[in-house]
Amino acid sequence: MSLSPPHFPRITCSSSTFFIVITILSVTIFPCSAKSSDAASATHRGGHRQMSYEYYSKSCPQVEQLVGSVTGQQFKDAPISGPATIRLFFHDCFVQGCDASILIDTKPGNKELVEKDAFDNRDLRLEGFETIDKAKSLVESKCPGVVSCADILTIAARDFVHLAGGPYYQVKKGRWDGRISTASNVSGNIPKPNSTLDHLITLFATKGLTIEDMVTLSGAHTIGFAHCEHFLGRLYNYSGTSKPDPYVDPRLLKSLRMSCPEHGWNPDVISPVDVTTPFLFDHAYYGNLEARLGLLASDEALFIDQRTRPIVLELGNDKGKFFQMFGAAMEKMGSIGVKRGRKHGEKRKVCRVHGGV
Ligand code: HEM
Ligand SMILES: [Ca+2]
Ligand SMILES: [Ca+2]
Repeated sequence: MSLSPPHFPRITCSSSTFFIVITILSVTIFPCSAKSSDAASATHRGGHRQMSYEYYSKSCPQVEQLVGSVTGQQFKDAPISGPATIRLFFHDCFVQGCDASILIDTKPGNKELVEKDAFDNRDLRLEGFETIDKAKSLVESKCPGVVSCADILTIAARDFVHLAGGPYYQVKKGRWDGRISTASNVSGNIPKPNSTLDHLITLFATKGLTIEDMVTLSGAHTIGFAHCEHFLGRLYNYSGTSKPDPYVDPRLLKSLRMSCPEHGWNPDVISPVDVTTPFLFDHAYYGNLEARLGLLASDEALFIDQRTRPIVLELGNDKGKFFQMFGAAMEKMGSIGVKRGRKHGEKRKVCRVHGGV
């Protein structure tokens, strides 16, 4: 693989926030984009039913087409909505289950912070939230009070996986939205890029996910971007050694150090997590790990550790297998802590605000 030297595109936007995207293989400039700082009482037929593929077949048979029209348009207008929404789905499911708790806005005048305000959610992009707002409002206009935000998020994440070139898998529906969203519930539930593999394995296990699921789901890092702060330690002072992480390819190290200088790095600079094909949902992510081209320590750790290396090698060699396993793992993640029925949940009118059914 040939790596060209990095360039330093800089764009100034009319808005105060801007992104610089630097890949080591090509230079991509992102259009200006804001950074995230972040039902009616129609009786749902069979409100307590188990989740199923046909859940809305009578109450809103066109729900997937409706969401699909929004995700398709978003993908054209702002492709970053793809990784943004997939990550949003993950961060939702890992805190209080897949119940759209991540979508709730703080009430004006209310001091208590909601999930999206938590430190570990600071990098969730606005585009993910906006996609769900648009999809929900279209769905509400056709099937008022029927479809949960949690189901819309699940469908949208699947759509974006497929739109970016990944597998199309069916999703079960029937989640209700959560009645609770507090920042204090987030801590400890969202993995960190410098978490040890032991910690990651334990955390995923508490969500009912196996080591295989974890490695497979990490394959979502085949698209999307990360800010310098998440990998800076690897570039200059790995585990307090004052040296770079030996598991960073020297060419990648050089490139990343230029994008993210040790002192005075720009908090808006982002780098692709999959350094080879950041816009394509493929299995290149796993091959990169083998070549020491993983961006986050938590990515590279999957190759370094003997418990996960065989899975990385297998998925890196077999795109079909990765696609099949990814769909299955997303379904599994999508059933974490699901709430059913109005005793435990709600169907919101607007995904950012509690209340509805
Ligand atoms: C295994 C533990 C994981 C860790 C430690 C981790 C950590 C991170 C970090 C630090 C970022 C960069 C955020 C930023 O700087 O803006 C990121 C991005 C991303 N993560 Fe993960 N992640 C993990 C698992 C997952 C899973 C399971 C999924 C989904 C199935 C996922 C989907 C994504 C996506 C799509 C992005 C790109 C977001 C964007 O470009 O806006 N991650 N992750
Ligand atoms: Ca949640
Ligand atoms: Ca890729």
